[in-house]
Amino acid sequence: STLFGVKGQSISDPTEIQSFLDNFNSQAQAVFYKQSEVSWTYYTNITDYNQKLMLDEQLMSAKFSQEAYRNATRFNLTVMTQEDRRLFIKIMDIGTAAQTNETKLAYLNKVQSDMETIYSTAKVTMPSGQRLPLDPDLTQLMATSRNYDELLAAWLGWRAESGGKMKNLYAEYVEYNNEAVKILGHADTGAYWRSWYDTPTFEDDVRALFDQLRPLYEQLHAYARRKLKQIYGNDKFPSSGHIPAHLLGNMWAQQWSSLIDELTPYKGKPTLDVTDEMVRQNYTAIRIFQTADDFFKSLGMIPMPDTFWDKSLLEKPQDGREVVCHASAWDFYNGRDFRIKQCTVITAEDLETAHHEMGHIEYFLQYKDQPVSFRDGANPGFHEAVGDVISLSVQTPEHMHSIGLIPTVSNDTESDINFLMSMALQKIAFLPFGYLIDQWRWSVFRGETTPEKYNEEWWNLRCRYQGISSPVPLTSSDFDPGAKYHIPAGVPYIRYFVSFVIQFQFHKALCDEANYRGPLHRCDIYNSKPAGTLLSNMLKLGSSKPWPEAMNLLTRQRKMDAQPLMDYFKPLLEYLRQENGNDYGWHPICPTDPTEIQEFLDNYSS
Ligand SMILES: C[C@H](N[C@H](C(=O)O)[C@@H]1CCCN1C(=O)[C@@H](N)CC(=O)O)C(=O)N1CCC[C@H]1C(=O)O
Ligand SMILES: [Zn+2]
Repeated sequence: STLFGVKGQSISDPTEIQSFLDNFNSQAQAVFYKQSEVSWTYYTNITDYNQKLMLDEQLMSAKFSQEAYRNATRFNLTVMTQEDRRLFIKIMDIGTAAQTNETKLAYLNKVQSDMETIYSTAKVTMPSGQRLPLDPDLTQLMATSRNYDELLAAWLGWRAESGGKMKNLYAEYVEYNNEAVKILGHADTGAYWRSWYDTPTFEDDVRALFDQLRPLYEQLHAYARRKLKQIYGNDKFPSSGHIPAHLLGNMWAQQWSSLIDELTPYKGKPTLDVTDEMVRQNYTAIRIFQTADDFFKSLGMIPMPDTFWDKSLLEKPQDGREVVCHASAWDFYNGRDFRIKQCTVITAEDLETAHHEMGHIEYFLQYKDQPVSFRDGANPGFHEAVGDVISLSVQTPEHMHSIGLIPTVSNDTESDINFLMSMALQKIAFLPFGYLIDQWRWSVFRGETTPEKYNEEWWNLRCRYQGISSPVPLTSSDFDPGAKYHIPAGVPYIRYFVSFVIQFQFHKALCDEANYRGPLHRCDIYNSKPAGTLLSNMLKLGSSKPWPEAMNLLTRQRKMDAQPLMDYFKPLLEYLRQENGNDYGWHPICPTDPTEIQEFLDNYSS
């Protein structure tokens, strides 16, 4: 059987159109609710039995989507209202569920789930003999150890136990995923994912944004490299200018906040890392989420409902259950049930993650009365930006002081630079990482990067854009992309790069609405009802309007624009330029043998 079936007559009758949409909406809520519940059961208790229940449900849900697609194609879209046409187009955007060959679809879903299970249950046997999971142990080790060899053992072990175990599975996932989306007419999976931005120049737009922001990153990279050389010794650093990938305080070197104490420009000021104070005040996971909830309430936005507090999983279970610890936010599509799953630890980083996840829940709540097909972000980047925008206010020294997590607020120039540095380690460090993941995946889905080149191309991008290199020679059996959750989980990533740009546009717009007058990086919109109303009005749209309209409603202009981010960090860029002088940059090619690097050195130092 094929998806398209017989081409029915094209229905134009408005009553029939409306009853189809009403029917779909109520059926879809029931089907998606069931799928969410069964998935939740698996994600919070990884067993073969629960995986089978989830995979069976995914096939049921796919059949529902195929049926909805077939029925939707019988309608004449040209006579509809713009809104109804938009709904039909989204109802027909069924993704891999277009695969009507049940054996192939079942296999694709199984491979995807098996890769995510490998990632979520992987453990590393350390030299001490201890077997450590990523959450919380290896994450904590990468953040706190300053021992080169210990960090290397954790980093090597994690790659081997995660990515190293799924290389062949990934190649099959790519093949089956591409075959499924081609049925809908997409060129490949990357083209399908980019179609959600509904912007023909999207790839060029994000490249232009990345090129605009590279100088900021280059300066931060040079500064961090110099400080890390003082800690680990120059001999640990390749003369190509790259930073070894395991020294940045994070398993993927994607954010460097754990290095704040070593990288703070002006010592002797109160620390900006609130982790110790949170522990001293006996913060609990619940209190972390109440702090986030309190901020949304202060803006007059929608508080977390009772079901959220009853049904979320906010700490790693201690009963021996295996869970997917990677934090996530869940919409159960019944307008009442919304949950977060997070193996929360008491750190500044998890306070930030809690705001990120709660931002998703707030978006779910704001658009819960939209038709199901409009219960999405204006584009995926919008969904990633909501929590982070709130967190930009929360992390200001003023706000951290007001909630008792830092003793004093000193806003002399030096303290200001220290604060901007702490924010840059979170936001600027991330930019090349947020950009390169889907550069790699898009090239894989296009067939430009074949399985034997997976790992080499991954490191080409890491060396070129992130300026970090592997501390050990690469082998073609490695599959380092698999060491990052979103690759085995099949979750697109460019959304985070988009978010890290637009969240500063949103922050500026909300600070203006709150009548804040000072420098953007010290703005705290806490308690501003006007800011809360403006944000809510944009969130309520869901995906019912093209994202430029949502952008316009909030920021009074229609584009992604890196200027607010550049303005936010302007004082820091000046400081870094002074500090670094000519000592910045790296060879775009990964370090290999010394000779090749020597010629770079000759040119580079001249
Ligand atoms: C920690 C965070 N977990 C994701 C997120 O919250 O986006 C989870 C897992 C994948 C999707 N997801 C969801 O919750 C979705 N259901 C949200 C939605 O509904 O769209 C995450 O992965 N982050 C945060 C910063 C950068 C990135 C990282 O850690 O690399
Ligand atoms: Zn997110």
